Amino acid sequence: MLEVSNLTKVLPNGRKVLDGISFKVKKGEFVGILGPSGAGKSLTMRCLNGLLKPDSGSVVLTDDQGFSSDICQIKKRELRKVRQKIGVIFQGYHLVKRASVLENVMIGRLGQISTFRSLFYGFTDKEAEEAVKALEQVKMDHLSGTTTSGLSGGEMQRVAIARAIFQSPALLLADEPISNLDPSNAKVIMKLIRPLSENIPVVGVFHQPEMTAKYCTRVIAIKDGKIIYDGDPKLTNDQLVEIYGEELHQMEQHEQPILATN
Ligand SMILES: Nc1ncnc2c1ncn2[C@@H]1O[C@H](COP(=O)(O)OP(=O)(O)OP(=O)(O)O)[C@@H](O)[C@H]1O
Repeated sequence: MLEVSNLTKVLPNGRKVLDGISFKVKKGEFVGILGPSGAGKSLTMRCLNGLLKPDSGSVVLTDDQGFSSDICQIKKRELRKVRQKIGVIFQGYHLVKRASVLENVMIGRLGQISTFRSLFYGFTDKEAEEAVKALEQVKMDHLSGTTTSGLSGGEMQRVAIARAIFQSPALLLADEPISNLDPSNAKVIMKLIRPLSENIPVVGVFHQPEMTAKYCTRVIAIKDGKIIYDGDPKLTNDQLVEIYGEELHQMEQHEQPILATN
């Protein structure tokens, strides 16, 4: 369970960029965060994985094994441990280009093994098998020995998802995971992410309301640092206009149709 309470962040110039952000995400939920440019989506995500300390508020992560931690309160050393429980998929994939697909997956657990073992990618046969299974899950096992530099964007994101699966996280964060992909690859990635939420909470930032409507179980919209919508992923035209305002028309020109035509 992820419990975000009253996150507040004020810039030195006095502007409140996060203003009382609160929500809970349970296992079984795939929450898509939407909002116009500069709304506070990335700042919220950075608070969720401990990269940004809010001025006030808490981010409590608990798992089925009894682990519980407020990410906003802990010291750096503990934060490093807690972040091993948080899988992250990025817009830019964050893969090691010269390493093989399989090695990239194994990197997901480097923080969990001793420094000595990690120096030599010292994984056991069982761990290697698990990494291959993660690649099978995203249909990338046939490329496990190749370097990632020649892969397409969709393939790189599939490897990044396998890395997160292998990490066995208690929470998965997806930071604009489909922003660099064409619609058909974006669908593949959403279809791979969605079932992961059966075991852990999944939270992602998206710019594609048509995708969150189809694949997320819930949508949260942030505007001016506040949550202005939290509920059904299928948004009405009026709701989209309220969330995006002027920006909606720019999005319409670049993305698939968002507003219903009837
Ligand atoms: N380090 C910073 N210094 C000053 N202002 C910042 C800083 N980081 C973020 N902001 C401001 O805070 C607001 C929220 O930023 P954030 O990156 O969360 O927006 P966003 O919703 O992710 O937007 P986008 O969709 O364009 O990425 C923006 O107005 C941004 O300019």
